Amino acid sequence: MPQIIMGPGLEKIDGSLYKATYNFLMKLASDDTTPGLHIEPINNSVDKRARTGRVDLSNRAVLFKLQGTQQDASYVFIGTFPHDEAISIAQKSRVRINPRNGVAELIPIESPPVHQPEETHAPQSEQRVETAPHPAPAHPAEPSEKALRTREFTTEDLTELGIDPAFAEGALDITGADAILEYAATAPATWQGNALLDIYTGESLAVVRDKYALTENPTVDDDNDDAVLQALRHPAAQMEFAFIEDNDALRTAIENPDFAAWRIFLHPEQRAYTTRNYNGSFRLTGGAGTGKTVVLLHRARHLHRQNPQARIVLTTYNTTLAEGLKTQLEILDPHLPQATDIGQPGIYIAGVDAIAHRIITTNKPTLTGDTAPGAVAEVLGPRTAHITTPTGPQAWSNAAVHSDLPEHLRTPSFLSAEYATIVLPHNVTTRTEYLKVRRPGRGVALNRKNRNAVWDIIETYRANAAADGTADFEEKASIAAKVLHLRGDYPADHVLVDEAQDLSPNRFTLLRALVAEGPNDLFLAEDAHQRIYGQKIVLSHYGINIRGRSRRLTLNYRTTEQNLRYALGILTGIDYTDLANETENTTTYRSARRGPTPHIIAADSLSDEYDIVAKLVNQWTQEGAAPDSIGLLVPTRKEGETLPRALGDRGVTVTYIDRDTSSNKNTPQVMTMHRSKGMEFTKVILVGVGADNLPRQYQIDALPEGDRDDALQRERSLLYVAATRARDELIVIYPGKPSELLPQ
Ligand SMILES: Nc1ncnc2c1ncn2[C@@H]1O[C@H](COP(=O)(O)OP(=O)(O)OP(=O)(O)O)[C@@H](O)[C@H]1O
Repeated sequence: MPQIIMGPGLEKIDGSLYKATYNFLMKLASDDTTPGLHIEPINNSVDKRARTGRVDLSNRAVLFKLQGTQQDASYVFIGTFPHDEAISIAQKSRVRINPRNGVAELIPIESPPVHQPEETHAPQSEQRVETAPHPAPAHPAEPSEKALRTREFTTEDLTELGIDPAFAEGALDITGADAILEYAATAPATWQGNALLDIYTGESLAVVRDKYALTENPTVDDDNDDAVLQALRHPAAQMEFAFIEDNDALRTAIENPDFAAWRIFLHPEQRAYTTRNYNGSFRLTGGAGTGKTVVLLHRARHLHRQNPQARIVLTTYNTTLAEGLKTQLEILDPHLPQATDIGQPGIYIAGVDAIAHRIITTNKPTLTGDTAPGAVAEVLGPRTAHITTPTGPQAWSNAAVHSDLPEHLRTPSFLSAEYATIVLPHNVTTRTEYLKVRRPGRGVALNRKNRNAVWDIIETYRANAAADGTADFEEKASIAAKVLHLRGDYPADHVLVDEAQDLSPNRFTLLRALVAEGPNDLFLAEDAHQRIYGQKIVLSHYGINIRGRSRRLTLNYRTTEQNLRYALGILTGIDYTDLANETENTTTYRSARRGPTPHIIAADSLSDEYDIVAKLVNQWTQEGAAPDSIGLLVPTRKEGETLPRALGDRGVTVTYIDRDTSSNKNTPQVMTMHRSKGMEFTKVILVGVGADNLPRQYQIDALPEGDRDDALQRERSLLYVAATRARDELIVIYPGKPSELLPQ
């Protein structure tokens, strides 16, 4: 059957032509000799492969036919246009192989007329005489940014990579993020615009060559269809050409090109991390919105296709996020089998705690042990194996009631962190062991007396839980890992993890226990800047070795450059360390989209704040924004519950989303900043970001001195997470004084 290859410019198809275009391509994909398709060559075309096809009475598809040595032809589809325009485009376009790097590109032989500023004197292109020079848009420069020429880049530097000479020359004198973005959007090929932005943001030429897998001295045979087909599969070409696999993919690609883009047009780096084999565990870092989740989904599918019997686990911090992964995997490929239980072939998706629960409830005999102690006793010391009921939220306070531990250490947050990061990971079950255990990474030192007092509390905590037949989530993760260890088998072949920065040591111990050490065992996606739960940890302490197998994504697909800069401002000047204990930096983070500058609004009072929010939401919906594409994010649950009432009084209906309410598709969504993790909205208002609300000082003050800096950093990260949920428009509003965490 003929192969359809989607080309660049799909978003330009007129919505009224989606259906006819889809029908046309579906017929073409099943049989290109079907009567009525009218696949015709074009007179006077620069590329003899150019064709048009009949979409309806007055509109034609523009195609390039590549026959090669295959039995069936491949068709590169460029778009649907009114008859005469289609003929003209087909006459003046060419699919060729870039002679410098082997990447297939669609070349317009005559660019549309462009305004040329007087000072731009782009030389004639050597390689591609047909391309018109690109003008540098006149935008005010940002003083901190320097033009490439000032940084001693030459046209030759760029053309050696394969960038079009005229486009390269036009780029050298541009200054300012806005101007370079606008210019990059005019690139003759998607990869060229992106590579230019990378270079402008500070990546070296060598890194860019590597990122886009640009071949040096490729063998180029433009006339050979097989060679062109191969060049269309080059990772850089696949940023704008997609080989369509089935009718579902065809339909979404046409009807919803923006929505479908992540399914079919991967960045070459994303593609590499999707398909590459690794000798052991691998870690992918990257800022919010760089497509880490997208890579995990594609990789899960790739691993499944390589071996349909493989037991693949795709997991994340909690059930809400796991549900999101399930939905997205189904969008990526509705035919992929989602396994219903861990240990079965296919892709099993669940939160880490749900996985622990599942292992515990399906391995009851291993919990108690037969002749030797069972998993529960190994982790908690001798006790009953009734552990499925969760321990209540007051348990630490209750256990500490009679303790003489100093008050600042007698807090649930200190005690639970000590338990989760020291006691459980080291399998401590006796006082003697606890008095000897090392406590690296804990902010608060403990003398012997206090250690003894902490252990007294832990003993009481454990005794109470044993009496009640309960266990907490940390204990369950640890016990589930022990169950697997005692059974001596591994229920997974590959484990893919999202939001890894938020996982605790015990959860990593469980993940390590799911899969044997070996090729492609663990694949972790993390962003240290988005750690909003738990403590800083170092992976190597939990048997996960990623040395030399760690890479970073830097291109933000979600948010505009303006929003990104604002969000990064929240992190400025603060040091973050990642799971490899290395400093995370943001210097080469960038976005390829532009939009309005975030708007920061100081309201006079709470009531004024609600008035403004109501007005904004009204205005957006009247302008046609889909109600559920608007997110109102608040620092606390209490504010989340209050906001719908306050806005309701002002005639605006919104829904507060939490664990118990599923999202209402017809209203704007209110949720806590914590809940917004992993989500995105077209328009976002951060509501109530005042000095009294963020950071949540009452929580920080309740901690021992040594833990406060980290808690403040998590509050900062929370604001960063919230600000990076906005695709297009970001508003920040507060009553009275602004939060100290907002960028100055
Ligand atoms: N290659 C791509 N083409 C188009 N859109 C993409 C691409 N990759 C990612 N996106 C889009 O960018 C957005 C962010 O992607 P994703 O959620 O995977 O990022 P992330 O790094 O996991 O973000 P976060 O850390 O904030 O959760 C999504 O809307 C996704 O569809």
